[in-house]
Amino acid sequence: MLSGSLGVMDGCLRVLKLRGSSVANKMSLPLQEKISGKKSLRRVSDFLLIFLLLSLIFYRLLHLKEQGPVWVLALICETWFIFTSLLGLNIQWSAVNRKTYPDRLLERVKNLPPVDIFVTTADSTLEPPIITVNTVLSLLAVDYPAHKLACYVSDDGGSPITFYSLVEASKFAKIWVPFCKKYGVQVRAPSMYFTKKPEEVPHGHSSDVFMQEWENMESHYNELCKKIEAAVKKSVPCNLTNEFGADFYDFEHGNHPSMVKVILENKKSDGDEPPHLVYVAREKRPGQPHHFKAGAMNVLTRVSGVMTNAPFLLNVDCDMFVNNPQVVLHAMCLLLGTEERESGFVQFPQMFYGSLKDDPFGSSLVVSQEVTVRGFDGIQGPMYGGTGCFHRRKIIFGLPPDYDQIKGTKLSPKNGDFGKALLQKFGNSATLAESVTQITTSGATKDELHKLSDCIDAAHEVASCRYELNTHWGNEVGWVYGSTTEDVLTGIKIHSMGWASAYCTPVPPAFLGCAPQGGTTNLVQVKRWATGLLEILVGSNSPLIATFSKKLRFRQCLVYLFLNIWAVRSLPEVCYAVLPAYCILTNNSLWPKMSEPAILIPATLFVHYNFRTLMDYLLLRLSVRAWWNTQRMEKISATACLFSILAVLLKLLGLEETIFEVTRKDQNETNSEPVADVGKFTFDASPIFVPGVTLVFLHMAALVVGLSRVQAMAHGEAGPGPGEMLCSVWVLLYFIPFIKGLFRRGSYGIPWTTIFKAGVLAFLFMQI
Ligand SMILES: O=c1ccn([C@@H]2O[C@H](COP(=O)(O)OP(=O)(O)O[C@H]3O[C@H](CO)[C@@H](O)[C@H](O)[C@H]3O)[C@@H](O)[C@H]2O)c(=O)[nH]1
Ligand SMILES: [Mn+2]
Repeated sequence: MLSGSLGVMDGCLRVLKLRGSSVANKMSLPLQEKISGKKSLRRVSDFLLIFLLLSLIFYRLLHLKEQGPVWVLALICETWFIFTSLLGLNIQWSAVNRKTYPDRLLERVKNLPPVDIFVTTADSTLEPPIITVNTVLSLLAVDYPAHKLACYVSDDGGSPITFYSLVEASKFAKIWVPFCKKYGVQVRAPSMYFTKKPEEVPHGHSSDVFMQEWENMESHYNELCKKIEAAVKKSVPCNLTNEFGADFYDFEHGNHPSMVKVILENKKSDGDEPPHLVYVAREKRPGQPHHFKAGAMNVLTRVSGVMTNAPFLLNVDCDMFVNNPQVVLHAMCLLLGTEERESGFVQFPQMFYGSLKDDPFGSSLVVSQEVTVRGFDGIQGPMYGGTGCFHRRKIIFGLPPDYDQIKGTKLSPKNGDFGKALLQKFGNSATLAESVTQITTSGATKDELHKLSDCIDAAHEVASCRYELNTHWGNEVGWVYGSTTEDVLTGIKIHSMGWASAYCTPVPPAFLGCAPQGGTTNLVQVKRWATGLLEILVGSNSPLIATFSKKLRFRQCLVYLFLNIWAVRSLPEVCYAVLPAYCILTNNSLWPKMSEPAILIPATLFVHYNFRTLMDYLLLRLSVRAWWNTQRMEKISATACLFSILAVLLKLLGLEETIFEVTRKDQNETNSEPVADVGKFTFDASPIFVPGVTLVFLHMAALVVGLSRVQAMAHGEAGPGPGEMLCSVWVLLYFIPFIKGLFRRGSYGIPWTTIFKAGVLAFLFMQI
């Protein structure tokens, strides 16, 4: 089936090469364009920052003898800041923007390739089924031939409620999908669509008919919500006992057989029918490693491999609904409209809905993605971000870009030794081996006529927890194991094979998800990310190794280095934040005296750094508050990332494995918290807050001591002066949520135990 579209693909490429031709007809227009996004002003500002840091270091070196150990520490931190600024400069240097043209694609490619869609969910309490259902509905309704799509939902929680919700949703999908396509609905997650009455009647439709259908649809959706809510409350879905319940009877948390259920099967006759929908709960047994999300993705790759085996894979987290129905077309513009090796995978940005005003927890990631990921795209492409990403199945199966020139990479089960190698690599399923061969040799997909129900046995086999034993799954094949940021790790592996990736940023944004809100959730997430990234740096897939031994481009290695040292950066940052307090408490100075002209160096640095980060926000039309909140959250996160270093050390010593703690996804509409509290920082007894509180205590003590020295300062005596005092106040400003937490109770207050631990630490520090 695919050979047709592959033919067209070649056609597209040929057409692309004709771009220079003077007969610029419609067919020769490119499907995508790469436009330089370099910003001269930003470069100047980067250089200025580095110049200022260098001057400061130079000044410190000149006065190191008089000042002693504090200046040595400051010097080390500042050298590190130069290093990270240079890494940042590398990222910015060749930033690009891309444009994609779905209309041209539709004109040109008549036989679009199939896509298998993966949705992962792991816990029906932290990830309410209604959220997953909305994501799935939005995916089933995208603007793409429905018979070319298959949606697989992996449920790591093995929850009957999630399954029941999907079955109910599939009934709704049968009317929802045709409705969306008929009226060209923009946002196809019903929870979003029905938040307000339609403002206008879609072009070419009668207002009465539309409104009637709209209301009918809304009432069906409300019905669906009620059913799911009731099931969640009862915790055992009502209809389940008769229809499907039997399957869940022997389901115990973390100990159950695999389950693969075809919920919807597209008969490929009627254009309005929704795509295939398959529920997958992989087998779980105590004592068997299941590798968190990476394990789930590998099971999905295999299950879909034996069922539909599409050459392209899209994966999203359960909360990431489709916000732009043309998303698959946009991705295809890059996948089919560039040289294959330039678009190994296509990543969309992670964006969020229902964000709180001014982003109090700095979790919207808007600036970091706008500024950094566009930079990656100019080197070897964006990192794989775990959601909103299209992969080529053959790459997930482990093929390098130049695979047909490498003798022996073409695998075939009928081919003696190769056959054996194939089974060893991909496991003992003959059906899967066949699918792998199809993908790696002809690129063709499964026979159009075969029924999904015929593949259930093969699907169960590949979803069992012992299937991967002694195979290459988790390293050479599939999603890579060994890090809680399996996404970045897998992306590094792909880039190391020599593939590049592309960043796709259509308007409106392709996917929207839930940003964690609250404080505790944010810090736990950041800690997990920083831990996973550091695990990669010290692991066997480290970019540092891959740039020498594999095909990771050197500048891309530096890009990854910038990401992977996230946790390590917390050391100099926290150290630098302690220094002003330390200097005040010990009567040392951190900066040149106020009367010296050299004071201008750190002063300009301070102003420049803040101005420059602020500009990033203002240029993207974000508020000053959003800038401040994100700055603040970065500094608070640094104290939490200290635990990432600890976690990786414990792992290296073989004392403790790192784990993937699932992020809670809140439903904004049904948020039980009173509105006034939204945006307030939450705390719990986790040690993650101890370093932050200690820092607050130290600076408070320092300010008290400092104020008693005001007279000495006024006389310009040696020791700390207004500069150190200002820095101390500035650090406290960053930690205002913590200061408030000291005076609040309940989930908005810092627990006594944490206050006590931090108090002891601060006291010990002052004694030393
Ligand atoms: O054992 C597990 C744990 C998690 N998940 C799923 O993984 C996804 C991401 O988990 P989440 O708790 O939302 O983590 P985030 O930190 O928000 O996720 C970001 O970071 C992860 C790790 O880097 C990536 O995998 C995600 O795609 C990316 O959105 C969710 O769909 C989960 O259901 C599983 O399927 N099995
Ligand atoms: Mn998430």
